[in-house]
Amino acid sequence: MRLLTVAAMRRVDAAAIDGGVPGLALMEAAGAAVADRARARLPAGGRVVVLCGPGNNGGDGFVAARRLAEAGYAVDLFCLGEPSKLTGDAAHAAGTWTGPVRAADGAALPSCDLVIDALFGAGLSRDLDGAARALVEAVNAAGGPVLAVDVPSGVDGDTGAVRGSAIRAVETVTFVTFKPGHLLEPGRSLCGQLSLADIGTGPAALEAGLAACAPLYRNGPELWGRDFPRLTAASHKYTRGHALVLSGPATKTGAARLAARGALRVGAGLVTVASPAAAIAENAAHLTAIMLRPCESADDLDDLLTDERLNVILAGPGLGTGEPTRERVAVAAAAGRGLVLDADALTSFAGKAPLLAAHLADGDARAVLTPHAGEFARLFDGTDAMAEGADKVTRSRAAAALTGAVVVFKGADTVIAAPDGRAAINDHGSPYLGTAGSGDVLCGLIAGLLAQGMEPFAAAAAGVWLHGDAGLRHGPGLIAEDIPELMPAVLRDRVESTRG
Ligand SMILES: NC(=O)C1=CN([C@@H]2O[C@H](COP(=O)(O)OP(=O)(O)OC[C@H]3O[C@@H](n4cnc5c(N)ncnc54)[C@H](O)[C@@H]3O)[C@@H](O)[C@H]2O)[C@@H](O)CC1
Ligand SMILES: [K+]
Repeated sequence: MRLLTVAAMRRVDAAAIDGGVPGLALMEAAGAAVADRARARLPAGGRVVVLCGPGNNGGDGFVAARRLAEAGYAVDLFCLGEPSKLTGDAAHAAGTWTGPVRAADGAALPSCDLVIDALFGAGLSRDLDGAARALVEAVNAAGGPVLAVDVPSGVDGDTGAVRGSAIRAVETVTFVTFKPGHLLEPGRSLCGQLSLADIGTGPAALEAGLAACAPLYRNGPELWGRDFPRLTAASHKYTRGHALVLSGPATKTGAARLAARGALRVGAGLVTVASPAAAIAENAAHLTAIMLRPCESADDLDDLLTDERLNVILAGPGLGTGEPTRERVAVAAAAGRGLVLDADALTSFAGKAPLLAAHLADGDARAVLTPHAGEFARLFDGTDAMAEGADKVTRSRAAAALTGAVVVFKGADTVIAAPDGRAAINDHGSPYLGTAGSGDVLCGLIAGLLAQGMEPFAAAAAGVWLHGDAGLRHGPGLIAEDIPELMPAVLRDRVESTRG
């Protein structure tokens, strides 16, 4: 699913109105969708408090309030600011509300079954303060369920950032498509369940919105399913790619093995772990289908790469930081194969992002970098490309443009960005994935997909999603070793069944 920025969503609304759909009809449809979701959460005849703000988000609230009152619910409506100052469609919607309008400024809210938050949506233009902030904090302190209209008030629709203070909702109803702030943290967590309503803007208006912003997607099989490796009767292990995983020394081999198992389980035909000779026995004690080769240095790696069938190199987990790792990365990048760099391979270039970029450009590698927040900051903060205070999507895109690699900026809201500006936000995952070695498996999954010929952006997005799916289906007690073992079920249920 494509996501639209706040500005692009305005473009959709404007194009729909230009195309003959009255703005009031859009507001009526938006308010009706909110009322429907409220009814799903309310007991029959239940009590609802509707909080309306000074713009069209408030207008949606007035429509929802009217519809709920008509349906027999007890509705208390509070308006932030003077109702007489409402303009346009919002003023019209307020005019159709026949119940009392109470002042929200400083009011004690009655107890209720549900609060509808229609204070601020796409028009949030500054941090909440004064009466607005006090109201938001009072609603959160009361702790009852809140249904947010468009976005939880105080959440920035483009970045997911909290502007001063923000509503914590159990559900957010939004319109047409999601915005980045619905999927980026902390916005994602504050939204609660996400619901999407069609308000009749139509396909032409949507096209106008899509043309008004760079391609940004919610990560899912519809983004990469068509590119997912497909076996034919003629497939064999050499057509399914051969991934080479660089292992650390004898005391640091586990991370490479986790990555290697991820690559094999996701379908790579062959996987080899290359380690210092002293670590081979350790690796051999734990691996069976995965092959082992000695590799002490960048020169050894160069020799290994004379085997043209090694089409992907994965470097970083457990490798150690410093010059020897930088040399191996240089050799791996120059080989012009698929390349996944994680952990120590990234930290070895802390403050040296241009050097890494030069290596990657050297071999025109099909490269994917998988930093977590700390690795990302060490690598990219302070570079000219990184605007201070920018959101995660902007930062990821800048890092991808700088390095020419696909960047997987990991976290609860992992962002995948390509050098050509495509980006995706992943919200298909679980906090149980935050466990030792989980990231090693992720980069192995990506390497295994690259080995099978997926292009780097698709391989990265698919790897992140499959990893997330494993986390969702296992839950408590998940350890990194479980993730590769879950792949057969994940692939069968989620990929094979969805692509027909
Ligand atoms: N035709 C459209 O544009 C449609 C818009 N819809 C709704 O309209 C919303 C956008 O409406 P608006 O553009 O009027 O914007 P909002 O209703 O989100 O808010 C704008 C108002 O809030 C004030 N404001 C902004 N930040 C503030 C802050 N921190 N503290 C105090 N006041 C602040 C602004 O001065 C302005 O008066 C959407 O989120 C959606 O809910 C829907 O009705 C569907 C159709
Ligand atoms: K809102």
